[in-house]
Amino acid sequence: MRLNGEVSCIRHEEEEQEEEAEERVPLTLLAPPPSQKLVVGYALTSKKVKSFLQPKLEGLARKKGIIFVAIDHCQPLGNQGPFDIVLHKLTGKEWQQLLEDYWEKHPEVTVLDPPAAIKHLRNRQSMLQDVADLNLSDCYGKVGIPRQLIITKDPSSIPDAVNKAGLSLPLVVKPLVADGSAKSHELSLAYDEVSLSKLDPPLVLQEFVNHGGVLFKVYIVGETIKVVRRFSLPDVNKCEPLNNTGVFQFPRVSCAAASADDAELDPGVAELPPRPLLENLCRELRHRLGLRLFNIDIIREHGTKGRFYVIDINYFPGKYILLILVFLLTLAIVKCLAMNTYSLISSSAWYKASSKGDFLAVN
Ligand SMILES: O=P(O)(O)O[C@@H]1[C@@H](O)[C@H](OP(=O)(O)O)[C@@H](OP(=O)(O)O)[C@@H](O)[C@H]1OP(=O)(O)O
Ligand SMILES: Nc1ncnc2c1ncn2[C@@H]1O[C@H](COP(=O)(O)OP(=O)(O)O)[C@@H](O)[C@H]1O
Ligand SMILES: [Mg+2]
Ligand SMILES: [Mg+2]
Repeated sequence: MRLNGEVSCIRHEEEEQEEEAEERVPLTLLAPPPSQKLVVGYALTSKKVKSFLQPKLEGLARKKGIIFVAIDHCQPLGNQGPFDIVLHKLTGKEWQQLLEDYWEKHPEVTVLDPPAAIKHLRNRQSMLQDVADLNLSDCYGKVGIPRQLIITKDPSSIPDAVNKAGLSLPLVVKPLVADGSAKSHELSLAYDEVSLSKLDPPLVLQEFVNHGGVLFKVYIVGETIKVVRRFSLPDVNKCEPLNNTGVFQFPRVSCAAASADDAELDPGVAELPPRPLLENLCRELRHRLGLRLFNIDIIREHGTKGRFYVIDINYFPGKYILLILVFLLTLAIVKCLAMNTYSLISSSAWYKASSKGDFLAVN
């Protein structure tokens, strides 16, 4: 289903997801009356339009009464639309201001998601703050964040600061800003103190947590969660860090081509995080972050059963777009119900199907 020329195995993976979602979603139950249209205005980068708004998705949406309309993000939104939902993933103060002005005048419009809530994820420090504050611990496990230090200036002071904070090497070096730019994804691993003074702040220095080379991507779409495995960085030998020196750039290891769902893995590494723990975490984060479309990258400390670390949170990620479509459909139906235009029979059938969890099951 992907159109942006990525390797065929990714296309294959997406097609499988699509079929899987189509099997699970009783889409016939989800059709609002044809007269009722839901207008989704979208403001997305061209990259995101390509990956999200594929013709097949648009066609399916149209059949269900959802129309996608491009927003001119340089013009006031009040002169465009009207929209029922605004779906967006754009950075830039001007856009944020336009959207906020529009929302103030049209609070009835569903904005996915509020700009202020998304902004919270554009800084790798504030991004993880809610996970740290939550300090989740129950009988299924414990979820925290790796020990980390924020460096905003003066690289020469880094070795001292790292010592004072008691962080152990190696450290994952991440740009503080996570704005979706290629630069914001340029991460590296620093093995020795001397090299730390050559880094280029603003940065987050995070302790490397061995996790058996597998990370879990948890996609949250409204109330639904979907978990997949991805290959990640291999473990490092922390007993002999001096065997390695310097700073090593590493590529975007969490990219789509590196699915680990079908790989033969050590069961202790491959086992998905316990579902009740994830449900608890996602429910809390949904409320605390005020977001409905996001994903978290979570790792299990190698050798432990239930010690988890959230290392990254992303807004409106590229996968599971059918989940997003179904979410938009639920919003359409809720709107129809509110307007009393949806028949009781079809709504009760839909609610029965959704509450039974017939579709979009977490696995
Ligand atoms: O940062 P990650 O973990 O690689 O997740 C990315 C990320 O959310 C990325 O957004 P951006 O940071 O480039 O804005 C998503 O790209 P799109 O918005 O173009 O879809 C990726 O889809 C995310 O990867 P994944 O879907 O694997 O979580
Ligand atoms: N603290 C950490 N310990 C071990 N590996 C990490 C840590 N932080 C990041 N990684 C690895 O680096 C990858 C990219 O880091 P991440 O914070 O997710 O940045 P991005 O936003 O670019 O995806 C992760 O998918 C994981 O493989
Ligand atoms: Mg990530
Ligand atoms: Mg990220």
